Amino acid sequence: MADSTESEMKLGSFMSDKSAKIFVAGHRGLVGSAIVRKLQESGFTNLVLKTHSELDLTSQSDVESFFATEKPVYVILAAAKVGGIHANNTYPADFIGVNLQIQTNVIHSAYTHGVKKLLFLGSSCIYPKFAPQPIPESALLTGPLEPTNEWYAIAKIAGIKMCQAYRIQHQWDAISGMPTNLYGPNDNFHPENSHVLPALMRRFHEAKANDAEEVVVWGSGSPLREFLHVDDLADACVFLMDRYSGFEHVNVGSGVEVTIKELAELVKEVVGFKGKLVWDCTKPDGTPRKLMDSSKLASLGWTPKVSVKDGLRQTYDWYLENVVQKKQ
Ligand SMILES: NC(=O)C1=CN([C@@H]2O[C@H](COP(=O)(O)OP(=O)(O)OC[C@H]3O[C@@H](n4cnc5c(N)ncnc54)[C@H](OP(=O)(O)O)[C@@H]3O)[C@@H](O)[C@H]2O)C=CC1
Ligand SMILES: C[C@H]1O[C@H](OP(=O)(O)OP(=O)(O)OC[C@H]2O[C@@H](n3cnc4c(=O)[nH]c(N)nc43)[C@H](O)[C@@H]2O)[C@@H](O)[C@@H](O)C1=O
Repeated sequence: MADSTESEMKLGSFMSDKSAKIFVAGHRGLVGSAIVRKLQESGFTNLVLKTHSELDLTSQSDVESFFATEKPVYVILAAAKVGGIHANNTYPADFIGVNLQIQTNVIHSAYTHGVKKLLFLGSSCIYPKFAPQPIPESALLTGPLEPTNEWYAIAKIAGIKMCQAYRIQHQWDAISGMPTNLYGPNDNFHPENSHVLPALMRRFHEAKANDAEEVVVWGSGSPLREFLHVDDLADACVFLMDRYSGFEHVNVGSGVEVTIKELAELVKEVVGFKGKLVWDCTKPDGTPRKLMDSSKLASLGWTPKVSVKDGLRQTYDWYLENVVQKKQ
């Protein structure tokens, strides 16, 4: 059953029609903005983009009338309630509720209104806390989740399953990509609710600007995380839209992992902070390790290009130009 519709889907057709109407949901976020840049660079000319205030994707009736009016041909779903370990742990109702609403509304209306293909984005947190490393796609639903983000993970697992169910019942081409931890331009630099990389970049920058002697970093520093630059993810998303029509979700990682302590040292160096690090062990570590096995994507012919060092420098330059200078 699993891949029965795969052969019926026409691979390569996405890149061949640059005037097809594409709805990129969440186009002002980290991922959505990178996907828009990639599509524009690739020559796509007919993107439909709606801000959150123009179209609230949690509203079933608004999403339904949007699809009835616009009738996009392709959909890339990069709108979601997203945040780091603290936000996930503090607002579980939002992380499960908002994400279930957005994805259910968009997936169902996209199918109903004749969208040809949809890409749903999940996250590496869908896998069990103690999954085998590197984590293959087959580890899904084989063990208990990491408690700090299980609500978000359950919503993302439901999204994967919804795409699979519509494929089985309606032979509809809905695919899912599972990115690892991402970073890059347009990230969220909120001091508490963001992910570790933008949080540390901002904290080191502010400490340097204020001549502070130390910076507090959460947890023990021992967890391992895999980081992928968002431009690589955007490239992978376009690749999957064009080259993949399978039942199973696809991991999208860099294969490069560092401990949080190593990451903190790297960000400290890029920012140029000279003080010391202090570890706040009252904060959760989260999952100990989540390196994904991205060999399936590699076997399809895709590999990442941006090194962590280059990516960090580029992101810090972006932060200086677009966040720090705009505040002054
Ligand atoms: N960042 C990461 O490290 C990772 C992200 N991902 C996945 O990638 C996808 C995008 O994440 P990312 O770009 O980081 O998130 P961001 O928070 O940067 O962007 C999310 C976007 O969704 C929009 N959005 C949220 N709620 C609604 C709504 N109700 N109606 C309309 N738009 C809405 C936001 O608009 P507004 O800001 O105006 O609310 C924003 O533009 C998500 O599915 C996430 O799970 C997966 C793995 C890692
Ligand atoms: C992408 C992924 O992101 C989330 O999972 P996570 O990988 O645990 O995310 P994180 O980036 O917030 O933390 C990574 C590690 O870093 C440590 N850490 C140190 N100092 C700071 C700090 O200042 N902020 C944050 N956020 N973390 C810090 C922190 O204690 C942890 O050990 C999911 O909830 C879910 O959203 C998801 O799918």
